[in-house]
Amino acid sequence: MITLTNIHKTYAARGGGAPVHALADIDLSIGRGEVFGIIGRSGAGKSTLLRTVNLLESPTSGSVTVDGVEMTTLSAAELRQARHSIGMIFQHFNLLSSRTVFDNVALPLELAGMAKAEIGRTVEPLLDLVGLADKRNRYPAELSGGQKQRVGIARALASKPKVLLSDEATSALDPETTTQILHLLGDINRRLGLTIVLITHEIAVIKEICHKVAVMEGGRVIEQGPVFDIFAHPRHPTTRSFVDPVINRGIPDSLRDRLSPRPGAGSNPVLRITFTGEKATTPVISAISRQLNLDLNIWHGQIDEIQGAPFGTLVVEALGDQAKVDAAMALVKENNLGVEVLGHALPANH
Ligand SMILES: Nc1ncnc2c1ncn2[C@@H]1O[C@H](COP(=O)(O)OP(=O)(O)OP(=O)(O)O)[C@@H](O)[C@H]1O
Repeated sequence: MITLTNIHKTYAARGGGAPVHALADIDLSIGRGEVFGIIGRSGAGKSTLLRTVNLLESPTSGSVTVDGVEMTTLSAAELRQARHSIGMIFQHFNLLSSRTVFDNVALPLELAGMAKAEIGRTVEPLLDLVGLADKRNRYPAELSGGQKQRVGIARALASKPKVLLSDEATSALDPETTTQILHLLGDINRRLGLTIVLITHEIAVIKEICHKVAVMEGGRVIEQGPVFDIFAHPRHPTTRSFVDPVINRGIPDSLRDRLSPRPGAGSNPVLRITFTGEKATTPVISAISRQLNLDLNIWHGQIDEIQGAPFGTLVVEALGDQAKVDAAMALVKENNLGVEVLGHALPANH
């Protein structure tokens, strides 16, 4: 649905400063009907990237296609037309304070010259969809943040877009309202088959509704893939720092002291086994113990859920010789589970 190829964006130098290389070497492919999240810290280039999709920012070089249309070569009139199929919602809602809820949602349709009766027929079901039918004659100042964002969503959907861009749409909302808005977006994605691209600095948002995620740093995409894979096996340290607070892959501090990066006298290897999908419930641990006669001392375990699929980690100390430990790791891998040596457990009184 959306393909970004080799995108670079450099903002010209301002006030004697150096030019800012906001985006470099970006390649992304977003499938139809996907909820695609872009996460990164402040200044990573998220907004710039999102705004290249509808050409609110034109890339310095590279190609942007949306639904088969190359956006970078369109004339101004063609671009206006193409943008009808790309809705956008914003952190601060961007509503007109002098217009009612109904009239805010109707605005893009009025601008497109739609007849009044047809505007009514389009707007009313949208107000139902976002749960604001009873607020149709209220003004933005009379609404909560969550309600304002619902108006923003209805307005973005008014021109029946194929793509919805969400620029930190929940950042100004409290956690409970954030969850409600994310559920609404997820519902709209499923019901309307709408492709959603959202940017956020909150990993919980990605975990809640995204199918795929790209992690940005310094204007580059440092890691991307299905949310489940990235959460289960984050490779880049920045990705780990996002994922670790919501997926507890670590080990308790009390045991960390016993962990050494190198083997020592009387030490045992400590393994982290990751269980994903339906394998999360497979009794692999007992199979290892039985088949290899290897005792595993469980340090820490956790089962979480990502995108409805179970994901578990188990940190174990293997109480056996290296040959048995190697055999255990091979057996774990044969079962398509992840395994890595975290370190070596020194005897408790080292
Ligand atoms: N119009 C502009 N002119 C010059 N530099 C800009 C402009 N817009 C953004 N930048 C710079 O480009 C870089 C990326 O900015 P961008 O807003 O895309 O990051 P972001 O990840 O969305 O950050 P935030 O989460 O704070 O919104 C930053 O260094 C920013 O200062």
